[in-house]
Amino acid sequence: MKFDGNPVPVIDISAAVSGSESGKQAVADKVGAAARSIGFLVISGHGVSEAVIEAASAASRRFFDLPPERKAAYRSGDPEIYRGYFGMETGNLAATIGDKQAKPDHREYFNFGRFEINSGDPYYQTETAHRIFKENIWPEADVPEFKPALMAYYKEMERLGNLLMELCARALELSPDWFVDKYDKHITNMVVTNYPDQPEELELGQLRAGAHTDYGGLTLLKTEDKPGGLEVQTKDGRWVPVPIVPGAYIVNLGDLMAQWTNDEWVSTMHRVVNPSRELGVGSRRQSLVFFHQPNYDAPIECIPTCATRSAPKYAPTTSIDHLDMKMNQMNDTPKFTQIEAA
Ligand SMILES: O=C(O)CCC(=O)C(=O)O
Ligand SMILES: [Fe+2]
Repeated sequence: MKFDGNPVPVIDISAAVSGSESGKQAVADKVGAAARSIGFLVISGHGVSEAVIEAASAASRRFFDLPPERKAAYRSGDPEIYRGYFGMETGNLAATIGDKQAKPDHREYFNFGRFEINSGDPYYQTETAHRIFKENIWPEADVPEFKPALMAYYKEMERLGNLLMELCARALELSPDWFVDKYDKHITNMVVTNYPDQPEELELGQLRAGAHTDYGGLTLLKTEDKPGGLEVQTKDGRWVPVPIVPGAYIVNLGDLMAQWTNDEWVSTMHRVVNPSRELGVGSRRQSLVFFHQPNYDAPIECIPTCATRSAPKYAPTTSIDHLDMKMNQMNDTPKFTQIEAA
Protein backbone atom coordinates (compact mmCIF):
# COMPACT_ATOMS: atom_id res chain seq x y z
CA MET A 1 0.00 0.00 0.00
CA LYS A 2 1.24 3.51 -0.78
CA PHE A 3 0.25 6.55 1.25
CA ASP A 4 -1.39 9.13 -1.03
CA GLY A 5 0.95 8.30 -3.90
CA ASN A 6 3.96 8.62 -1.62
CA PRO A 7 6.89 6.44 -2.82
CA VAL A 8 7.46 5.14 0.72
CA PRO A 9 5.22 2.10 1.26
CA VAL A 10 3.38 1.33 4.48
CA ILE A 11 3.84 -2.36 5.25
CA ASP A 12 1.97 -4.33 7.90
CA ILE A 13 4.55 -6.77 9.27
CA SER A 14 2.25 -8.54 11.73
CA ALA A 15 2.31 -11.78 9.73
CA ALA A 16 6.09 -11.88 10.24
CA VAL A 17 5.89 -11.01 13.94
CA SER A 18 3.53 -13.90 14.56
CA GLY A 19 6.09 -16.18 13.04
CA SER A 20 4.78 -18.50 10.30
CA GLU A 21 7.21 -19.29 7.48
CA SER A 22 4.82 -18.25 4.74
CA GLY A 23 3.88 -15.07 6.62
CA LYS A 24 7.53 -14.14 6.98
CA GLN A 25 8.33 -14.70 3.33
CA ALA A 26 5.32 -12.66 2.15
CA VAL A 27 6.34 -9.71 4.34
CA ALA A 28 9.99 -10.14 3.36
CA ASP A 29 9.08 -9.76 -0.31
CA LYS A 30 7.42 -6.41 0.42
CA VAL A 31 10.38 -5.26 2.49
CA GLY A 32 12.70 -6.26 -0.35
CA ALA A 33 10.67 -4.28 -2.90
CA ALA A 34 10.82 -1.14 -0.71
CA ALA A 35 14.55 -1.66 -0.09
CA ARG A 36 15.18 -1.85 -3.82
CA SER A 37 13.01 1.09 -4.89
CA ILE A 38 13.31 3.80 -2.24
CA GLY A 39 15.24 2.41 0.75
CA PHE A 40 12.54 3.61 3.16
CA LEU A 41 9.46 1.88 4.53
CA VAL A 42 6.89 2.51 7.19
CA ILE A 43 6.00 -0.54 9.25
CA SER A 44 2.85 -1.15 11.21
CA GLY A 45 1.95 -4.30 13.13
CA HIS A 46 5.48 -4.39 14.60
CA GLY A 47 4.40 -5.55 18.05
CA VAL A 48 6.48 -3.03 20.02
CA SER A 49 4.71 -2.17 23.26
CA GLU A 50 2.97 1.22 23.22
CA ALA A 51 3.76 1.62 26.91
CA VAL A 52 7.49 1.14 26.32
CA ILE A 53 7.48 3.69 23.50
CA GLU A 54 5.50 6.16 25.57
CA ALA A 55 7.76 5.82 28.62
CA ALA A 56 10.91 6.32 26.53
CA SER A 57 9.39 9.32 24.75
CA ALA A 58 8.22 10.97 27.96
CA ALA A 59 11.55 10.45 29.76
CA SER A 60 13.42 11.89 26.77
CA ARG A 61 11.17 14.91 26.65
CA ARG A 62 11.76 15.52 30.35
CA PHE A 63 15.50 15.33 29.79
CA PHE A 64 15.43 17.92 27.01
CA ASP A 65 13.25 20.17 29.19
CA LEU A 66 16.10 20.47 31.70
CA PRO A 67 17.96 23.77 31.86
CA PRO A 68 21.06 23.90 29.66
CA GLU A 69 23.49 23.64 32.57
CA ARG A 70 21.88 20.42 33.79
CA LYS A 71 21.99 18.88 30.33
CA ALA A 72 25.61 19.95 30.00
CA ALA A 73 26.40 17.91 33.12
CA TYR A 74 25.84 14.80 30.99
CA ARG A 75 28.35 15.58 28.26
CA SER A 76 31.06 12.99 27.83
CA GLY A 77 33.97 15.43 28.15
CA ASP A 78 36.07 13.34 25.75
CA PRO A 79 35.46 13.86 22.04
CA GLU A 80 36.48 10.25 21.44
CA ILE A 81 33.67 8.96 23.66
CA TYR A 82 30.34 9.10 21.89
CA ARG A 83 28.07 9.03 24.89
CA GLY A 84 25.67 11.34 26.72
CA TYR A 85 24.48 14.79 25.75
CA PHE A 86 25.44 16.75 22.66
CA GLY A 87 24.30 20.37 22.61
CA MET A 88 22.58 22.41 19.94
CA GLU A 89 24.41 22.55 16.63
CA THR A 90 27.31 20.33 17.63
CA GLY A 91 26.83 17.92 14.72
CA ASN A 92 26.72 18.29 10.98
CA LEU A 93 25.07 15.48 9.07
CA ALA A 94 25.58 17.02 5.63
CA ALA A 95 29.33 17.00 6.27
CA THR A 96 29.12 13.20 6.20
CA ILE A 97 28.33 13.33 2.48
CA GLY A 98 31.17 15.76 1.83
CA ASP A 99 29.23 19.04 1.97
CA LYS A 100 31.93 21.25 3.46
CA GLN A 101 29.77 24.41 3.34
CA ALA A 102 26.85 22.94 5.29
CA LYS A 103 25.72 24.63 8.49
CA PRO A 104 25.47 22.53 11.68
CA ASP A 105 22.18 20.78 12.38
CA HIS A 106 19.73 22.75 14.52
CA ARG A 107 19.12 20.03 17.08
CA GLU A 108 20.44 18.55 20.33
CA TYR A 109 20.74 14.87 21.16
CA PHE A 110 21.62 12.21 23.67
CA ASN A 111 23.46 9.01 22.80
CA PHE A 112 23.88 5.64 24.47
CA GLY A 113 24.99 2.16 23.48
CA ARG A 114 24.87 -1.47 24.60
CA PHE A 115 24.60 -2.01 28.34
CA GLU A 116 24.57 -5.80 28.68
CA ILE A 117 27.83 -7.28 27.51
CA ASN A 118 29.61 -10.45 28.42
CA SER A 119 33.02 -9.04 29.28
CA GLY A 120 34.46 -12.56 29.51
CA ASP A 121 34.02 -12.97 25.75
CA PRO A 122 37.29 -12.17 23.89
CA TYR A 123 35.27 -10.09 21.38
CA TYR A 124 34.80 -7.51 24.13
CA GLN A 125 38.45 -7.50 25.19
CA THR A 126 40.10 -6.03 22.11
CA GLU A 127 41.31 -2.45 21.87
CA THR A 128 38.48 -1.70 19.44
CA ALA A 129 35.92 -3.13 21.85
CA HIS A 130 37.28 -1.04 24.72
CA ARG A 131 36.87 2.06 22.58
CA ILE A 132 33.31 1.20 21.49
CA PHE A 133 31.73 -0.34 24.58
CA LYS A 134 32.22 2.58 26.91
CA GLU A 135 30.16 3.04 30.02
CA ASN A 136 26.96 4.85 29.24
CA ILE A 137 26.17 8.20 30.77
CA TRP A 138 22.69 8.40 32.32
CA PRO A 139 20.95 11.51 33.70
CA GLU A 140 19.98 9.65 36.86
CA ALA A 141 20.18 12.64 39.18
CA ASP A 142 17.76 14.70 37.10
CA VAL A 143 15.54 12.20 35.28
CA PRO A 144 15.74 8.89 37.17
CA GLU A 145 13.24 7.14 34.89
CA PHE A 146 15.31 7.88 31.78
CA LYS A 147 17.73 4.97 32.16
CA PRO A 148 15.18 2.17 32.74
CA ALA A 149 12.79 3.54 30.12
CA LEU A 150 15.44 3.88 27.44
CA MET A 151 16.99 0.50 28.26
CA ALA A 152 13.60 -1.18 27.90
CA TYR A 153 13.11 0.63 24.61
CA TYR A 154 16.56 -0.41 23.33
CA LYS A 155 15.76 -4.06 24.07
CA GLU A 156 12.53 -3.84 22.09
CA MET A 157 14.48 -2.37 19.18
CA GLU A 158 17.05 -5.19 19.32
CA ARG A 159 14.21 -7.65 18.92
CA LEU A 160 12.58 -5.73 16.07
CA GLY A 161 15.96 -5.13 14.41
CA ASN A 162 16.75 -8.85 14.44
CA LEU A 163 13.38 -9.70 12.94
CA LEU A 164 13.85 -7.12 10.20
CA MET A 165 17.31 -8.51 9.39
CA GLU A 166 15.78 -11.96 9.08
CA LEU A 167 13.26 -10.49 6.62
CA CYS A 168 16.12 -8.85 4.72
CA ALA A 169 17.95 -12.19 4.51
CA ARG A 170 14.82 -13.85 3.14
CA ALA A 171 14.26 -11.03 0.65
CA LEU A 172 17.84 -11.48 -0.55
CA GLU A 173 17.38 -15.26 -0.92
CA LEU A 174 19.94 -15.93 1.78
CA SER A 175 19.45 -18.35 4.60
CA PRO A 176 17.09 -16.68 7.12
CA ASP A 177 19.85 -16.63 9.76
CA TRP A 178 22.49 -15.15 7.43
CA PHE A 179 22.78 -11.88 9.39
CA VAL A 180 22.68 -13.48 12.85
CA ASP A 181 26.44 -13.86 13.34
CA LYS A 182 26.95 -10.34 11.98
CA TYR A 183 24.63 -8.73 14.55
CA ASP A 184 24.84 -10.97 17.61
CA LYS A 185 27.37 -8.60 19.24
CA HIS A 186 26.12 -5.44 17.56
CA ILE A 187 27.45 -1.95 18.28
CA THR A 188 24.21 0.01 17.90
CA ASN A 189 24.08 3.62 19.02
CA MET A 190 20.70 4.82 20.05
CA VAL A 191 20.18 8.55 19.71
CA VAL A 192 17.33 10.58 21.15
CA THR A 193 17.05 13.85 19.32
CA ASN A 194 15.22 17.07 20.13
CA TYR A 195 14.44 19.60 17.43
CA PRO A 196 13.34 22.67 19.37
CA ASP A 197 10.73 25.22 18.41
CA GLN A 198 11.94 27.76 15.92
CA PRO A 199 10.68 31.16 17.09
CA GLU A 200 13.43 32.79 15.01
CA GLU A 201 14.44 32.01 11.49
CA LEU A 202 17.62 29.92 11.23
CA GLU A 203 20.63 30.96 9.18
CA LEU A 204 20.16 30.74 5.46
CA GLY A 205 20.57 27.12 4.38
CA GLN A 206 20.55 25.74 7.92
CA LEU A 207 18.27 22.75 8.57
CA ARG A 208 17.05 20.67 11.48
CA ALA A 209 19.20 17.90 9.99
CA GLY A 210 21.16 18.29 6.78
CA ALA A 211 20.95 15.83 3.88
CA HIS A 212 22.78 12.57 4.54
CA THR A 213 22.57 8.82 4.29
CA ASP A 214 22.68 6.69 7.42
CA TYR A 215 25.86 4.76 8.08
CA GLY A 216 24.76 1.37 9.35
CA GLY A 217 22.40 -1.47 8.52
CA LEU A 218 18.81 -0.46 9.22
CA THR A 219 17.65 2.63 11.11
CA LEU A 220 14.47 2.27 13.20
CA LEU A 221 12.87 5.65 13.77
CA LYS A 222 10.03 6.67 16.04
CA THR A 223 9.15 10.29 15.51
CA GLU A 224 6.34 12.80 15.77
CA ASP A 225 4.01 14.41 13.28
CA LYS A 226 5.14 18.02 13.55
CA PRO A 227 5.73 20.84 11.10
CA GLY A 228 9.29 20.56 9.82
CA GLY A 229 9.80 16.82 9.35
CA LEU A 230 11.68 14.09 7.58
CA GLU A 231 12.04 14.13 3.81
CA VAL A 232 13.51 11.53 1.51
CA GLN A 233 15.10 12.11 -1.87
CA THR A 234 13.65 10.15 -4.78
CA LYS A 235 15.80 8.77 -7.59
CA ASP A 236 14.82 11.74 -9.79
CA GLY A 237 16.03 14.18 -7.14
CA ARG A 238 12.74 15.33 -5.61
CA TRP A 239 12.34 15.68 -1.84
CA VAL A 240 9.16 14.10 -0.48
CA PRO A 241 7.91 13.91 3.11
CA VAL A 242 8.01 10.49 4.73
CA PRO A 243 4.47 9.55 5.81
CA ILE A 244 3.83 9.65 9.53
CA VAL A 245 1.41 6.84 10.34
CA PRO A 246 0.16 6.77 13.93
CA GLY A 247 1.81 3.94 15.87
CA ALA A 248 4.10 2.94 12.99
CA TYR A 249 7.88 2.98 12.64
CA ILE A 250 9.91 4.48 9.86
CA VAL A 251 12.68 2.14 8.74
CA ASN A 252 15.43 3.11 6.37
CA LEU A 253 18.48 1.41 4.94
CA GLY A 254 21.95 2.66 5.74
CA ASP A 255 25.15 2.49 3.70
CA LEU A 256 26.04 -1.04 4.82
CA MET A 257 22.90 -2.46 3.21
CA ALA A 258 23.82 -0.78 -0.08
CA GLN A 259 27.39 -2.08 0.11
CA TRP A 260 26.31 -5.59 1.11
CA THR A 261 23.86 -5.73 -1.80
CA ASN A 262 26.16 -4.07 -4.35
CA ASP A 263 23.67 -1.19 -4.68
CA GLU A 264 20.74 -3.47 -5.48
CA TRP A 265 19.24 -1.91 -2.36
CA VAL A 266 19.51 1.79 -1.68
CA SER A 267 20.80 3.84 1.21
CA THR A 268 18.65 6.85 0.53
CA MET A 269 19.46 10.48 1.16
CA HIS A 270 17.18 12.16 3.68
CA ARG A 271 17.01 15.34 5.76
CA VAL A 272 14.84 17.05 8.37
CA VAL A 273 13.51 20.38 7.14
CA ASN A 274 12.49 23.46 9.11
CA PRO A 275 8.87 24.32 9.87
CA SER A 276 7.39 27.12 7.84
CA ARG A 277 7.83 30.50 9.55
CA GLU A 278 4.25 30.75 10.83
CA LEU A 279 4.43 27.26 12.38
CA GLY A 280 7.86 27.70 14.00
CA VAL A 281 6.45 28.03 17.51
CA GLY A 282 4.90 24.69 18.50
CA SER A 283 7.00 22.72 16.03
CA ARG A 284 9.21 21.05 18.64
CA ARG A 285 9.83 17.50 17.48
CA GLN A 286 11.48 14.48 19.09
CA SER A 287 12.92 11.38 17.47
CA LEU A 288 14.03 8.08 18.99
CA VAL A 289 16.55 6.61 16.58
CA PHE A 290 18.05 3.12 16.78
CA PHE A 291 20.99 2.91 14.36
CA HIS A 292 21.24 -0.87 14.12
CA GLN A 293 24.94 -1.42 13.49
CA PRO A 294 26.53 -4.85 12.98
CA ASN A 295 29.31 -6.33 15.15
CA TYR A 296 32.42 -4.16 14.86
CA ASP A 297 34.29 -6.85 12.91
CA ALA A 298 31.39 -7.85 10.63
CA PRO A 299 32.75 -8.02 7.08
CA ILE A 300 30.92 -5.70 4.72
CA GLU A 301 31.40 -7.13 1.26
CA CYS A 302 29.11 -8.08 -1.56
CA ILE A 303 26.84 -10.87 -0.35
CA PRO A 304 26.82 -14.15 -2.31
CA THR A 305 23.41 -13.83 -3.98
CA CYS A 306 24.19 -10.32 -5.25
CA ALA A 307 27.70 -11.31 -6.38
CA THR A 308 26.18 -13.76 -8.85
CA ARG A 309 24.50 -10.86 -10.65
CA SER A 310 27.27 -8.28 -10.99
CA ALA A 311 30.89 -7.67 -10.08
CA PRO A 312 31.41 -6.13 -6.61
CA LYS A 313 31.55 -2.32 -6.72
CA TYR A 314 32.84 -1.65 -3.21
CA ALA A 315 36.12 -2.55 -1.60
CA PRO A 316 35.46 -4.78 1.41
CA THR A 317 35.30 -2.99 4.74
CA THR A 318 34.07 -3.65 8.25
CA SER A 319 31.22 -2.25 10.28
CA ILE A 320 33.51 -0.22 12.55
CA ASP A 321 35.72 1.15 9.77
CA HIS A 322 32.73 2.59 7.94
CA LEU A 323 31.22 3.96 11.15
CA ASP A 324 34.48 5.61 12.28
CA MET A 325 34.91 7.34 8.95
CA LYS A 326 31.37 8.79 9.06
CA MET A 327 31.45 9.78 12.74
CA ASN A 328 34.63 11.76 12.24
CA GLN A 329 32.94 13.75 9.49
CA MET A 330 29.77 14.24 11.53
CA ASN A 331 31.60 15.69 14.50
CA ASP A 332 33.92 17.86 12.49
CA THR A 333 32.15 21.07 13.44
CA PRO A 334 33.59 24.04 15.34
CA LYS A 335 31.00 23.82 18.13
CA PHE A 336 31.64 20.14 18.75
CA THR A 337 35.35 20.78 19.18
CA GLN A 338 34.90 23.88 21.38
CA ILE A 339 32.31 22.38 23.67
CA GLU A 340 33.97 19.05 24.16
CA ALA A 341 37.33 20.68 24.83
CA ALA A 342 35.83 23.10 27.39
O1 LIG B 1 14.61 12.88 13.17
C1 LIG B 1 14.43 12.32 12.10
O2 LIG B 1 13.32 12.26 11.57
C2 LIG B 1 15.55 11.63 11.36
C3 LIG B 1 16.91 12.07 11.79
C4 LIG B 1 17.99 11.38 11.01
O3 LIG B 1 17.87 11.16 9.83
C5 LIG B 1 19.21 10.93 11.71
O4 LIG B 1 19.39 11.29 12.88
O5 LIG B 1 19.99 10.20 11.08
FE1 LIG C 1 19.39 9.77 9.17
